[in-house]
Amino acid sequence: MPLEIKKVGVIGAGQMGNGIAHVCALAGYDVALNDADPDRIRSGLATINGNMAKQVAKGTVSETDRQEALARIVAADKTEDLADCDLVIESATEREEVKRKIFSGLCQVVKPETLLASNTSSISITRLAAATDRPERFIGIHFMNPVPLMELVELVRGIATDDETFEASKTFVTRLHKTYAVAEDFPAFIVNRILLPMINEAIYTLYEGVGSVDSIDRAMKLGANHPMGPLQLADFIGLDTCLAVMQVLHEGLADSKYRPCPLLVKYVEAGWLGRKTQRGFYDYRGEKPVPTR
Ligand SMILES: CC(=O)CC(=O)SCCNC(=O)CCNC(=O)[C@H](O)C(C)(C)COP(=O)(O)OP(=O)(O)OC[C@H]1O[C@@H](n2cnc3c(N)ncnc32)[C@H](O)[C@@H]1OP(=O)(O)O
Ligand SMILES: NC(=O)C1=CN([C@@H]2O[C@H](COP(=O)(O)OP(=O)(O)OC[C@H]3O[C@@H](n4cnc5c(N)ncnc54)[C@H](OP(=O)(O)O)[C@@H]3O)[C@@H](O)[C@H]2O)C=CC1
Repeated sequence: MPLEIKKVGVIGAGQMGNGIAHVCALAGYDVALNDADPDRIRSGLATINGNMAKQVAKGTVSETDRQEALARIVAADKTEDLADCDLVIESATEREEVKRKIFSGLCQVVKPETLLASNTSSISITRLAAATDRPERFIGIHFMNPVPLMELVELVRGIATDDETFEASKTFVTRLHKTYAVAEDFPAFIVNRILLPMINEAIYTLYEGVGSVDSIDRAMKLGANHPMGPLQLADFIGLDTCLAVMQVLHEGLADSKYRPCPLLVKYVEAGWLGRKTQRGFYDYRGEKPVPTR
């Protein structure tokens, strides 16, 4: 019998985790939101509340739907609080050892039939699956940022992912009113294999003095019709995540064309991770973002 998903656990209440919880709750799923830091869960819930209020103000979500969706989300302070979930989506920091540890702990508490998924931007689904007791019930469900607004989800099967898990994931994504694209399990899948080298190249363009932050973003917005400039987008994604994806591409494909720009490394070493730390290629601490170079 195909598995029916009623309750979804989300691990990591950062910008992606809160977006995933948001769209799941609006689609009628019960949601348990977990993070290593309970304060993050509270701030994630506050962000969801605010983002749903924006949708109500725009008329894309009714106030009743917002109230009902908010009531479906509970804070899961401990991993044990995810025990009754039918699907758990991990969306913690983009570091393989962090994710492996989360999955091995999670397997101790969830039901044998629970599906496990990762929202990783780049890391091998097959390798993450191998850290669990159920590689056949493990899959990559890769949402795009900002989750409530972006239509695409990449579905990535590991070598062992079975058909039932794949079909249940397709049904799940469709119920979220999103469209999926299937990607093979190679470093950074499809979107980030193409997008992140473009962002890294924009950072090289800055590093080599070809243009300023302002010129590079303006050039790509007005010259290539991108909704955000590549440096603005890098800040939006998070520079730690951008660097982690480039490292996975560089190591996984062993090709120097993926080497992370030293300027990206420097920003991450400074803790200037973009919007989430208020500083990256732009400084967000004032009224308007100001370029930092
Ligand atoms: C790294 C990975 O692994 C994969 C990735 O995700 S890569 C990143 C992929 N994402 C992108 O490339 C995004 C590129 N940017 C865009 O497409 C657009 O700039 C955007 C969709 C983010 C915003 O579009 P925009 O036209 O500039 O509209 P903007 O005015 O900023 O926002 C549209 C509305 O949505 C609202 N909104 C923004 N974020 C929201 C959220 N998380 N939830 C709900 N509403 C939101 C805004 O408040 C705004 O509402 P109002 O019109 O009432 O002000
Ligand atoms: N940013 C983006 O545009 C996209 C990101 N992704 C992927 O989504 C995932 C999350 O990214 P994003 O939301 O941007 O990152 P954030 O930094 O916003 O959030 C990550 C969250 O995970 C928490 N966390 C870290 N370790 C653990 C743990 N052991 N258990 C539970 N929670 C933990 C972090 O807490 P703390 O800060 O306290 O460490 C933080 O709250 C990554 O895999 C990323 O690659 C996918 C698509 C798009």
